Amino acid sequence: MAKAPMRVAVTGAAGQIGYSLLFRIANGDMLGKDQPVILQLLEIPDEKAQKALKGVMMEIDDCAFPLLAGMSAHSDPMTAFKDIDVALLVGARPRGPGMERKDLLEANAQIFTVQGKALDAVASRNVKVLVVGNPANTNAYIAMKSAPNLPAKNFTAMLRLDHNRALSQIAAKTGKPVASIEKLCVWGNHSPTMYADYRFATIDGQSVKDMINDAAWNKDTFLPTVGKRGGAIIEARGLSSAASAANAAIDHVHDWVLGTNGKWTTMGIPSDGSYDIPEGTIFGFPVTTENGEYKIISGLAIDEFSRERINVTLNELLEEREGVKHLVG
Ligand SMILES: NC(=O)c1ccc[n+]([C@@H]2O[C@H](COP(=O)([O-])OP(=O)(O)OC[C@H]3O[C@@H](n4cnc5c(N)ncnc54)[C@H](O)[C@@H]3O)[C@@H](O)[C@H]2O)c1
Ligand SMILES: O=C(O)C[C@H](O)C(=O)O
Repeated sequence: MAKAPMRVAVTGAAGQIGYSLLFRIANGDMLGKDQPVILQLLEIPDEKAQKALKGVMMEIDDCAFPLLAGMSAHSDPMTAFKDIDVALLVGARPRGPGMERKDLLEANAQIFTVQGKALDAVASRNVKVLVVGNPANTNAYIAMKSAPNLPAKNFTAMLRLDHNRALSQIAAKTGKPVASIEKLCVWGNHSPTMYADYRFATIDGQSVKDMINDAAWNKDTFLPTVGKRGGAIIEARGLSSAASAANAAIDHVHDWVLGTNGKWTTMGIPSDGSYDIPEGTIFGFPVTTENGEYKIISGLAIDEFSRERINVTLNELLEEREGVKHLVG
């Protein structure tokens, strides 16, 4: 029997990331090749944005996706989020050259109080929320706090792009395929302070740390390359990453819904107090997923260097949280 369609809301649907994301969702890349979807697309109530959204929807129509069971355009989150199973909160201002992600805090924070409240009011009680719009961790925190009637665990932030960037750097360094790398993770904030950690990673059962055996490369090349990759792309393209961000969003939700079969991935999730990260902080953790639930990998040894790095990214998040205190009550 055919599966019932899942309702997926995407905000900022006429933006750069939206343009790389919607077609792949409708093609079954995110929820599975046997899972029909209904797209509920939100853009700002602005004539130009709504017109651009209509244009994107015309193109989606023209793909005649067999899994697309419906599609609607919205300018109000209260209708866009009605009964949704998945929310991809992309719509927010991106940073330009010379800006840091926290510079976006003021500009974007308000969006996530409004959208958190709308999710609280009208989304499925099991809605899975992924915040992509920057600063993603703090925006996810704001949305979570603005939706007190939804389980906090439903709110996540995207660190998968950082995870994928780290995978690709390690593949290049070791000369091994990306698919052979396991047990990699990225701790903390989606910002240059994030801590990409390959101490536990393996390739064909062998320790990646031993294979690389170069602490200076880790500190001086790997961590800055992964941490500053978003900025490097803005510098090169004049625009922030879009197709790779959309790809990471697809990976994140795919794995959350369909499971990782015991493999590690990274998700920004509300801390349960693990690794001394204060409860409720939206933090990148190593997780596995099964039956639509994620689980933090527990019991990992945190050495002095790692604790320092984790504290730096945690402190930045706590500062960001302080900056939006007035919005979350
Ligand atoms: N977490 C990550 O890894 C990651 C990666 C790349 C980009 N981003 C972030 O994703 C966001 C979107 O990037 P983009 O390149 O698609 O930007 P963009 O400017 O091309 O598109 C953003 C779209 O969002 C819309 N929008 C703004 N406010 C909205 C609201 N309240 N409701 C609905 N739609 C709204 C805008 O009209 C625009 O069409 C940015 O904040 C960017 O920094 C995050
Ligand atoms: O860095 C940015 O501002 C965009 C995005 O978060 C990225 O990591 O590419």
